[in-house]
Amino acid sequence: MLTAHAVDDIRTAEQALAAGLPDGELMRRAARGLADALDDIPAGEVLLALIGPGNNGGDALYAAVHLLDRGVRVDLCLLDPSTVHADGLAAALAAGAQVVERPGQQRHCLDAVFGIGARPGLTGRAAEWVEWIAATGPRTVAVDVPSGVDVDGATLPSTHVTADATVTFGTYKTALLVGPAAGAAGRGAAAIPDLVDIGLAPHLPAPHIEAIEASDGHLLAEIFDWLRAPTSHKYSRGVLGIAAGSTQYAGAAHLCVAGAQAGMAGMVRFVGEAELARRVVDRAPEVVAGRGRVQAWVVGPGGGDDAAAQLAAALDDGVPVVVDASALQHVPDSFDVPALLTPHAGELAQMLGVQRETVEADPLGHVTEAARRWGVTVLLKGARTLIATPGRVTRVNLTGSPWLGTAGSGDVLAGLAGSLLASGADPHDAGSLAAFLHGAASIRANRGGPVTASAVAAALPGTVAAFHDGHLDDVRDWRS
Ligand SMILES: NC(=O)C1=CN([C@@H]2O[C@H](COP(=O)(O)OP(=O)(O)OC[C@H]3O[C@@H](n4cnc5c(N)ncnc54)[C@H](OP(=O)(O)O)[C@@H]3O)[C@@H](O)[C@H]2O)[C@@H](O)CC1
Ligand SMILES: Nc1ncnc2c1ncn2[C@@H]1O[C@H](COP(=O)(O)OP(=O)(O)O)[C@@H](O)[C@H]1O
Repeated sequence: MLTAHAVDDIRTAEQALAAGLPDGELMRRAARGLADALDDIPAGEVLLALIGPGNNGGDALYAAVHLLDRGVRVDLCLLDPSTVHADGLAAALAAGAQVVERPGQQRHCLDAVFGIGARPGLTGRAAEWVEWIAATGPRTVAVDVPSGVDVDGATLPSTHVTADATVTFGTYKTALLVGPAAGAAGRGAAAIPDLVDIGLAPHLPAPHIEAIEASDGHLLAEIFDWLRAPTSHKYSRGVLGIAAGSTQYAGAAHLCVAGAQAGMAGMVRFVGEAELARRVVDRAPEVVAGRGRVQAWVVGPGGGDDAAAQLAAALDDGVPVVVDASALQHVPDSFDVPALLTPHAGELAQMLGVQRETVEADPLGHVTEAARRWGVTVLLKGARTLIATPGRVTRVNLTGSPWLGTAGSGDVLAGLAGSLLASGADPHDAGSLAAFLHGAASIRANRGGPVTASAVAAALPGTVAAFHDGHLDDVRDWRS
């Protein structure tokens, strides 16, 4: 699991670690790691370091000493000479750095204006530097976090640095993983920042955010007991009931079933209008049409006018339920069964009575509020899907790419999540594992290019196997 911590927790851990170390050792470690991460800047090139008033600037000044040592030239722009890290500045100047009044033609830039001490947003000189970066396009590496972002809330104020890459220390920060702020931390292969180990881990409490990684396949055997039992059968694996599709959205039924069949459940039941049920069974003969005993329900993908009645019937069954798409408009005020709600930003906005843009500007805040309001798990779909449950660490999904934003892709996700729920996962694990596998399958189906929802579903069984076996390649979102 990859983890991000809250700023206050990082500061407390940093103090505990520093107490056992010689003065300045933490900053030395950070600076060394930062300089190592910048080793692709050739000797002779000029790096402009934008230096703020705190320790973030200090890290960059000491890193500059290493860079100067190996022949990189370093220009320094100081936000305020009277508050700069004095010892760091003296060391950088002694090693050959020069202070310049304003940015110029430099092709490499180090953003060390603010780190975790930042208040969101930039003004004055720092805002002018952001304009310079946007206008001249130097390769920009942010130190710890891109300056100006909201570090714990992961929102993006209007003025902030957008970096090509970020080098962070000790642990991830929420803004580096969660959108929209994460979009300012790096691009392409650098979309997930480099993490420099400074020895902080033993001092860190529970994380603020976590993300499933390719190496977390052990979770499957930990969550699904039957995976360890050679005597398991279809009923011990669990039966999923699906109430999805309508005359208008018949495909949603097929896609939801396809997602479910790639999951963990031993059997899928389909409940719907007779002609649709016949077509579902024609395409997927393993599916059993009609009501019967199930261990979980998926209600809503491509649903029609009967979504409210189908949701009420599923809730009456007393088993866990995935509530998707049209059924989201009919959620009760509170749930008596474990539930996983799977809205996209537009649907969550409607549920909360706000504008879609409001949710998109602060997805973490809104998914947290919805999970609290309904007392269940809410999975907010998007570029960095979030899964929030009261009392659990919120998860963010790092797999997939914008190609996954394709019609019907959410139907596959709902089916898969339901299948995991029916098979014994709680809604938090079911939602986060489904989002992980769904994104990973889209990459495996066609890395870097278009995918259909059907192709994602077709790639899921192999993805589940590779994840379980620990052979999953890197399936993170490497957007350019
Ligand atoms: N934690 C760790 O384990 C380690 C941390 N390390 C490094 O330390 C960094 C944190 O350093 P830091 O605490 O000195 O905070 P930093 O962000 O440099 O500056 C805060 C100053 O900026 C000011 N200010 C803030 N926002 C502003 C704004 N929008 N506009 C204007 N001013 C603003 C703020 O003013 P104030 O809010 O107090 O008024 C304060 O004066 C961390 O990110 C990492 O790089 C490593 O060295 C080793 C291990
Ligand atoms: N930019 C993106 N990057 C990664 N995944 C995305 C992106 N945009 C959308 N997705 C994913 O694609 C799926 C779309 O689901 P949804 O909006 O319900 O589509 P539909 O209603 O057509 O099935 C979700 O899993 C979402 O997280």
